[in-house]
Amino acid sequence: MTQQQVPTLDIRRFATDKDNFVAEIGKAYTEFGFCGISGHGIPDEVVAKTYQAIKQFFALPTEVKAHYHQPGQGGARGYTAIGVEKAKDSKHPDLKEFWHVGRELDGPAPHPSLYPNVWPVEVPEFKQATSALYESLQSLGCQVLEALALFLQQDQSYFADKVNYGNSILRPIHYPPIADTSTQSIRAGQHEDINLITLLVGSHESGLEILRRDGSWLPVTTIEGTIVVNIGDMLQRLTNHLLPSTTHRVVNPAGAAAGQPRYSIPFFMHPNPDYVIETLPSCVSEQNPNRYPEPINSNDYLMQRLEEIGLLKKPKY
Ligand SMILES: O=C(O)CCC(=O)C(=O)O
Ligand SMILES: [Fe+2]
Repeated sequence: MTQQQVPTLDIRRFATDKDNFVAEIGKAYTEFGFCGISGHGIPDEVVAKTYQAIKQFFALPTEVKAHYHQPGQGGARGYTAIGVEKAKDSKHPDLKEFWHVGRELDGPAPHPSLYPNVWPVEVPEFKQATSALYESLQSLGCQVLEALALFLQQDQSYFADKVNYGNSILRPIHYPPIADTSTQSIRAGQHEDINLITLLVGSHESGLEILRRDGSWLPVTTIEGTIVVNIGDMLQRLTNHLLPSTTHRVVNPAGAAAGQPRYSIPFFMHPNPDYVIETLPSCVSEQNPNRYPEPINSNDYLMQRLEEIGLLKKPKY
């Protein structure tokens, strides 16, 4: 049994101690696929206001929330109810409901998958709060990608024109108290994230665990103010698994804690929908031959993956 913990790094060192920071973040991701980021400068207030707004929304009656489900979009915007999403290959749906906030657009959508946002009129602060957090996380995500670009021997700005109209999603999640403790479902079944990187605004409740290479589950304990950033499948694919997308899950709490709800807010950072993911030559070697000789368009990849997790129905033709 390993006692190791996911490391936490202060992102301010990217400006003051660049080479060491890049080496350390690269090592954290190579080993764990996860890293805590502190010193990010996102005010507590921005996070607190979002938690307040989402708690108000999830407390609304089921039929009011259901009104914000957008049919045919694979849950891309608005509300998705409990029982819809399940981890790939799992028989049991997750015990969670969530809302998706997408990129706010100034003009016409640069790609049809960039749907307009919907906002719950019942919670007037929701739009302002979640949009502020979205912007902050997008900009923090860009900094993490700059460091990773250097680690991958690319220019620091390598990802800039690949994420500038990315279909990134802020996903406030509510895991209700566990009503039936004999349930076969867990809060979030083991899975890998689909996107480039995920920034997780710390839940105060425990439950998140990552799968170590030795097959053991390691609980991720979030230090107050730290944002947990992990690698998703798209970046794993681009880097030919040099940066691994680590399996993780959210387990049901035992005892009295089962009666407590859990809230969390992941931000899934996506590339531009027309970006083609093609293995980076710097990540291919004799020991690590290219696992993905066929490049794939990131929106096609996303659609394929949304079907697998129950968010998109397979077309009937
Ligand atoms: O709620 C959490 O802590 C993690 C959620 C998660 O892994 C996901 O939604 O992909
Ligand atoms: Fe996840």
